Amino acid sequence: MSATINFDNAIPGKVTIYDFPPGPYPCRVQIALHEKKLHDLVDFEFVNLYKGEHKTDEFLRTKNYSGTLPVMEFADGSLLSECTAITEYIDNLDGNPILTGTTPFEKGQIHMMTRRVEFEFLEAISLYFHNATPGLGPTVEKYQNLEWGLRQRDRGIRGMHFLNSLLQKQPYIAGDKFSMADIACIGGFVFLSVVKLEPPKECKALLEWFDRVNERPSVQEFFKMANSFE
Ligand SMILES: N[C@@H](CCC(=O)N[C@@H](CS(=O)(=O)O)C(=O)NCC(=O)O)C(=O)O
Repeated sequence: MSATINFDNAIPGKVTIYDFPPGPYPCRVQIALHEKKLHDLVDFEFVNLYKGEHKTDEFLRTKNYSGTLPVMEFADGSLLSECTAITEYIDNLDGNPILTGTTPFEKGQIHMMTRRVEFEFLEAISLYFHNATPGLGPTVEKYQNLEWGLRQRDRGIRGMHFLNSLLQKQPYIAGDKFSMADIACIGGFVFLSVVKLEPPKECKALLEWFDRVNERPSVQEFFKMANSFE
């Protein structure tokens, strides 16, 4: 299917996302695309993380020096990686809905909370996965540090308690509206299921938040795909 995104301020033409569809970070871009009704306009190219296809010299040289997914490639060969950057690009394509803020302060607040979710939760669980579990397997996980991984797991649990305390006072991660910060936090929950770690039962506000965001069609579309992914 030749997919194009023809928006005035976009780079027109075929857009391809190199992806591991059910993955915790890819879920952020998948959900953002569904929110913006752009998901069907993008082609996805599967990259098998467990075979190390994201770490080949070719991929590192031509797609993403950092060797991570997702990567967005445009018709002219331009590339975007880093979920925060890709979802910001997607959000700027049109004004409905705005997920990265409408005022300078709101934009700063959502960016801050997206980074905080990454540092204190999503990235912490990712480092636990790669260091203190078999991760992507011995051919990919060239270096592991068990103690560091376990520390990161504990950091992620502390992060969930922090987010829970926030959500006792506000309905969403960055305030009173659903935003990219919530989508990043959904990525953290996806990683929890990958590492088979339960969110703390006492984090009732966080668990209620997860139920709330799961009511969104964009989130249901992601989990429908992820749960049937072979
Ligand atoms: N900072 C990057 C991290 C992306 C990332 O870690 N992606 C995972 C994909 S997934 O595990 O979420 O599906 C990856 O490429 N992991 C491969 C690796 O770390 O070797 C971003 O925000 O995009």
